[in-house]
Amino acid sequence: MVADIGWDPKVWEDPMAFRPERFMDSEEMFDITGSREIKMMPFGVGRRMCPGYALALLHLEYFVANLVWNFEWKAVDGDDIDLSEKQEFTMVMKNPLQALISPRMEIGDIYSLCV
Ligand code: HEM
Repeated sequence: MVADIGWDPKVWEDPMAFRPERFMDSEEMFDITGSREIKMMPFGVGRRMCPGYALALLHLEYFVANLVWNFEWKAVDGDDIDLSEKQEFTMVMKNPLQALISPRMEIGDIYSLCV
């Protein structure tokens, strides 16, 4: 049911398309807390909403930013993003996205940034 909220075509234009920029279009930041309206609720909403959501978002942004900063990412030729799902122990991608990843810097440079 929570996933259905995030896929509602009355709320989202072309909900199954991978368009992360849709979260950058609005003039104000996307409201993930559901205090103005509920368009998706990965952290729940209301009084029992996840109290760790700000920490989680900060951590995830830092994590993804470091992956982009340190590595060059390319899609495997002809591989399109397919959001179809398959039920296993958890829900997984039916056709997992494959990426070619190469370090932007020499491994020694990355190591010296870490210590
Ligand atoms: C991507 C990371 C995370 C996701 C997707 C997530 C998601 C959720 C969801 C859906 C709930 C249930 C909300 C509800 O019942 O309406 C929840 C509850 C909770 N989360 Fe998270 N969470 C994340 C990270 C964290 C972190 C980093 C912490 C602590 C540092 C945390 C602490 C809690 C606690 C204590 C509750 C229970 C709140 C209550 O029942 O009053 N979560 N979380």
